[in-house]
Amino acid sequence: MVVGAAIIVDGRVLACERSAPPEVAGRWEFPGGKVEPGEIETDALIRECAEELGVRVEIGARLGRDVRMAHGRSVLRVYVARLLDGEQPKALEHSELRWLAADELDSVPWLPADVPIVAALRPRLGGS
Ligand SMILES: Nc1nc2c([nH]c(=O)n2[C@H]2C[C@H](O)[C@@H](COP(=O)(O)OP(=O)(O)OP(=O)(O)O)O2)c(=O)[nH]1
Repeated sequence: MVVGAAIIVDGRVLACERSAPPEVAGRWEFPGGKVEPGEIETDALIRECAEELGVRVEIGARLGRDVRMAHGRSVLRVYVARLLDGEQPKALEHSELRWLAADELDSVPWLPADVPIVAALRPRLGGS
């Protein structure tokens, strides 16, 4: 299971550009990663947001559906997340971070598994 966080602030979502590995570098994603054995999904997301962005987050509802990834061995599940007061994400592992409004969601090349989840996100950001 791979979990991702759709961090939303003022109608914009945080999109993150992968720096590695080469096959996916330059593609955009939600911050997150693999759930470790024995870990619960929301704890994995809190850990990954701290590691990748240096921020503390509160995890909310599921967003969109589970998406089976390439080889079919793993599944991507995304949750809405909120930054705790005063937290500012930093690109500790990504090459770039951008806050995207509904009409900017298509301006970056998302990883393929993220596309249906981004579609589910659009109305939540105030887009049609
Ligand atoms: N974090 C994240 N990974 C995604 C998304 N969409 C998507 O296809 N993936 C894929 C890319 C990777 O193959 C896999 C997640 O791997 P990762 O490298 O981020 O996970 P991790 O931090 O636990 O990695 P590692 O410690 O094993 O290196 O899921 C997404 O929105 N967020």
